[in-house]
Amino acid sequence: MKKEQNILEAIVKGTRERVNHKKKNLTLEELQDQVRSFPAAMDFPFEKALRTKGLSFICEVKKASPSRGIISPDFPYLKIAQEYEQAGASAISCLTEPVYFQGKDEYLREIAETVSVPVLRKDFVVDAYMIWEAKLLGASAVLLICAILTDRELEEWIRLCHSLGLSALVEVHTEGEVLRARQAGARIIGVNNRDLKTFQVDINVSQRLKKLVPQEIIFVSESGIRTRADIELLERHGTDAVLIGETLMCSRDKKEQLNRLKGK
Ligand SMILES: O=C(O)c1ccccc1NCC(=O)[C@H](O)[C@H](O)COP(=O)(O)O
Repeated sequence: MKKEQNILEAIVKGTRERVNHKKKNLTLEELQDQVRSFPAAMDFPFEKALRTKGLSFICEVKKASPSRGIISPDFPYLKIAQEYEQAGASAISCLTEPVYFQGKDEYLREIAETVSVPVLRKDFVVDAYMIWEAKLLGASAVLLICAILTDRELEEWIRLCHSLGLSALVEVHTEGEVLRARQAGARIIGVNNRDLKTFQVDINVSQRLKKLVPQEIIFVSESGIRTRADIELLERHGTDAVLIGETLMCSRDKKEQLNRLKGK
């Protein structure tokens, strides 16, 4: 457990160092000027896509993960994103963390330019700089993880996201974090069924925490969703959207897998 706990700490530490390095090439002020220089969509397409009737599917494009190692050695990320869109994904989640997930900012930029569904920047946001960057890359939403942020950061960064027309998917794993997310003004709460410290996956965590999330907040269940039975369980408990990575990434025919999960 100690070693795994260090991975989350190491991801956060590495991300902070990377952002500080990036700021030397492009300062926050310069980044903000770039964002402000083009007309920005302010209609929250990610939120809209998740509010449609029925369960929405957020399909994840990821090359590797700490728990699984390399998932897709050749990683045709644009083809995968297009397949997801054609298969009826409501949104796409793109990992940009470069070390443990082997993600890249370019993957996000190119995917957002290629597909017409909204794209979530899935990373470990530890600095407002990363939110401005997400906007510049063409993301429609950003992941904010309660476990690595203070109450003040959560509140300020949700507000910053909304001011930029970005949705914030606020990720929680415990009762206390649901309350913090609500307090901070989250409009979308995602329960990560994976404990980021132990990597244990249990979709009953979503079922348990859903009771604490009021109807008007969009409820997303993330991680470890593998079967039609998982989907049916989550639907019975009022889930609005599911975020699925590995199950789709490991399927040769992603459309067939998504249809199976949808019960088609
Ligand atoms: O997936 C991991 O090993 C992991 C480890 C530490 C922090 C985050 C991690 N994953 C990020 C995610 O939350 C998932 O990519 C996402 O929810 C999809 O999960 P899955 O469907 O199980 O691939």
